[in-house]
Amino acid sequence: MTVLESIIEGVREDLAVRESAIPFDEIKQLSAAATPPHDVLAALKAPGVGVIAEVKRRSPSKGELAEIGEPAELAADYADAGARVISVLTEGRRFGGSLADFDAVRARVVGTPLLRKDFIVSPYQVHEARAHGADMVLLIVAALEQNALEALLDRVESLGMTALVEVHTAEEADRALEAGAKVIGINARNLHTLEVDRDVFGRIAPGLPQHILKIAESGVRGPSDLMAYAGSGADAVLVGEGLVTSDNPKTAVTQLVTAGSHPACPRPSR
Ligand SMILES: O=P(O)(O)OC[C@@H](O)[C@@H](O)c1c[nH]c2ccccc12
Repeated sequence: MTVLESIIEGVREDLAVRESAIPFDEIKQLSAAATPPHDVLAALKAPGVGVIAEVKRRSPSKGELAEIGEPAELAADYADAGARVISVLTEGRRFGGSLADFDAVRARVVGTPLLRKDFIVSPYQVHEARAHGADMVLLIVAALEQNALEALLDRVESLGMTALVEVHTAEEADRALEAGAKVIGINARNLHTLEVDRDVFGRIAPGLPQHILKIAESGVRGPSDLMAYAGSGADAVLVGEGLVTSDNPKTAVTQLVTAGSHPACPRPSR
């Protein structure tokens, strides 16, 4: 079993527990009653290369990354520093996240879109994300059959949210396009082996249509990595570890945002 498969096995077990507490019809109603989602596409299309800042407690490759006492405080710092979107990991077993973390962040950060970062395999999780106030949901192509990917993408959009469709290979990028993705995240990390290859973005992004928003995920250590991704056509970078392990996450975001809005920073014209 690969890392991805074993994570998904745990995700399904935890999901079954939540589904027995709150049945599908109920979560569906809660999702319909939630505050309407932010316009994530508009946020990502603003000038400059954007920063998606992640609340990430641990990772399967490195274990504990940071002691995050108050995820809401960290997220408020991210928002103040100009993050376009804030990503909150809600997977518990490997990433130490939770919907409670997500709720805490949502209660504190109202003006910035939130991404629910999890291993979404069921429509239930999409409604759950919306019920908790998510604006964006991660869909990992490697974790989904094509028909499931398409059905989940439609559901995300029918609830007014935006899907971040994650790929790691050109074949997965083709599947994302085929499914109708508008925002494609190219993850430098292979979820089967956990290895990071920062060149993956530069190999895949140039082959994507211009109108697709392209997010470079993982392995961003600072402004020079952002600049390199920008040079290969990134509209935004998604950063976790580099922020939570920094002495001052707020300053770290500010430095990335500043680099992404510098006139010398290459950025796609659309
Ligand atoms: O911590 P990093 O290397 O900056 O990476 C952030 C983000 O890309 C990473 O957390 C991630 C990308 N895709 C995922 C899918 C599930 C869980 C986590 C992820």
